[in-house]
Amino acid sequence: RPMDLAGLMQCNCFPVLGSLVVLLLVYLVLMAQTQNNEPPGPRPLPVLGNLLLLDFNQPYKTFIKLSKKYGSVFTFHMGPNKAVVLVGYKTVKEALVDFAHEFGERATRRTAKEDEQEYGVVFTNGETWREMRRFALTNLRDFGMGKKASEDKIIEECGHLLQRIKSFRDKAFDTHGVVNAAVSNIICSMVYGSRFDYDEPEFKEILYRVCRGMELLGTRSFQVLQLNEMFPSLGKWLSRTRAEHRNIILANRSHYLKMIDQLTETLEPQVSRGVVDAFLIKRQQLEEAGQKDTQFHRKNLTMMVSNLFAGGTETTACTLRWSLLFMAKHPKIQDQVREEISRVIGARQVQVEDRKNLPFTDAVIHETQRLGNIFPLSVLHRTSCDVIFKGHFIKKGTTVYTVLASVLYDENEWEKPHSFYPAHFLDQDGKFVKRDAFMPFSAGRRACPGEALARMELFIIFVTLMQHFRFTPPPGVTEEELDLTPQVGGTRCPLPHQLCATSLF
Ligand code: HEM
Repeated sequence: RPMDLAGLMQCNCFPVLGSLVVLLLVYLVLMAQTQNNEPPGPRPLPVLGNLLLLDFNQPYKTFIKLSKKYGSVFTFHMGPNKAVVLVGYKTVKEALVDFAHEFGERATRRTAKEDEQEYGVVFTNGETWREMRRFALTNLRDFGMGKKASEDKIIEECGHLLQRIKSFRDKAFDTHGVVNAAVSNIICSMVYGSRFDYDEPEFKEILYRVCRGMELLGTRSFQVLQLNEMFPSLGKWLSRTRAEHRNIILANRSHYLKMIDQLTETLEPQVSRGVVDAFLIKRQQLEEAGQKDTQFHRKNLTMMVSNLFAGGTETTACTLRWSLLFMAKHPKIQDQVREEISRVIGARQVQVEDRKNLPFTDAVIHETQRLGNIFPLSVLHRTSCDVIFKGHFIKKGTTVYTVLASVLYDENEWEKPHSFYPAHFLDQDGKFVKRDAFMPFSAGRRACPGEALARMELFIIFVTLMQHFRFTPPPGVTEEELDLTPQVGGTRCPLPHQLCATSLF
């Protein structure tokens, strides 16, 4: 029966109709925005955008699939937020290197602002980022990155790691705790100038929190966090996950502040023990020179420590755990690695210089990083200005996904993209060959500043472990049964698993 306006309002249909009109308007605005030669992409739904297409557990897989239909540059609507996705070696490299300035900004989360994370290196842009990145690079170098000093620190930590693994007496153990502690200690000794005992409760707690924080960035909970990001008004329904994430950030911050305070109290400007001391000394110098309004303040220092700690722990540890899992899964390759090591260096302490004489081992480490693919979506970028890229118009401030997984698994670049195949990095004579599409550390102005350190750690720790132990599946599990399914998280780590390390001496 026809209804007049008064009737409509009385029957409570008005709010529903109003919402539908708003949704329709949002939809029309979204559609209008995809004109103007912007990258093509799947048609977005009102409000939800393209979320229904997304494999939340492994979004990079959705992106690679969509690129087959829409090309290597396409638009994807994360709910109401429009993003551009870059897929494949050639496109990602061109954007990061040839358009380094245009694609060089960091997209930050709304919650990052709320949590005061927009300091330090990872989540900053402009002057803060430039100063802090320069400082991080110089100081990681000064405290040993790429130099003998860090080699010594890594070797020292290897000694503790060997002892701990030996204490398991060939019994199955979870690789996570020990490997993370060892890698984290290397960062601690560079940042604070000292290491922790593996059993120290505070150290265990911070390691747990860094790991849990990463986990939250990928599990169902993060999907909740993402939704919170896209639809802030849902906040009150999503508060539990958000609260856990925030508590982790706050607890870590108070640990970093405590360490910073201890170092400040015992600071001797002539003897710099690590990155924190270098920061404090620089701040003192600037203050003495009358410069007050500088980037060398407490918030930047705390986030710098947090960035180096989180950036330097999960990533390298997760790669090392993949390497041990791949060795247990492929015992013949493990034998070949050990044969090369024992032929070339025997039982003596390995050094970075040995890398050039161990091409097969080097190829295995590279292949681990390629197939392990620990940062499938890298860290989010953002355009710094309007840009025409590969004939498409991309607006200033657009979030950009540089899908590193699509580079490391690019079917045009790799002979066997989805298998563990060290020959990707060897020529016919068994010599090591570099591959352009090997980009686990990304490229361009935002490329990982910890690359040299990470590569040194991976090499020395992996070779040392191969010299001392044979890694096998736990009793009752065959090599075929070893599960290579990744854990869902901010980094793509193996699922929790156990291995046996049989002592060779
Ligand atoms: C296997 C180990 C590692 C891998 C695969 C890795 C990978 C990456 C990737 C993909 C990015 C994002 C690059 C981009 O946005 O384009 C990044 C950024 C970063 N990494 Fe690493 N990383 C590793 C180890 C480390 C280590 C050991 C440190 C510190 C000591 C570190 C510190 C950082 C920092 C501070 C950034 C932010 C750079 C910026 O925004 O300018 N990473 N890393």
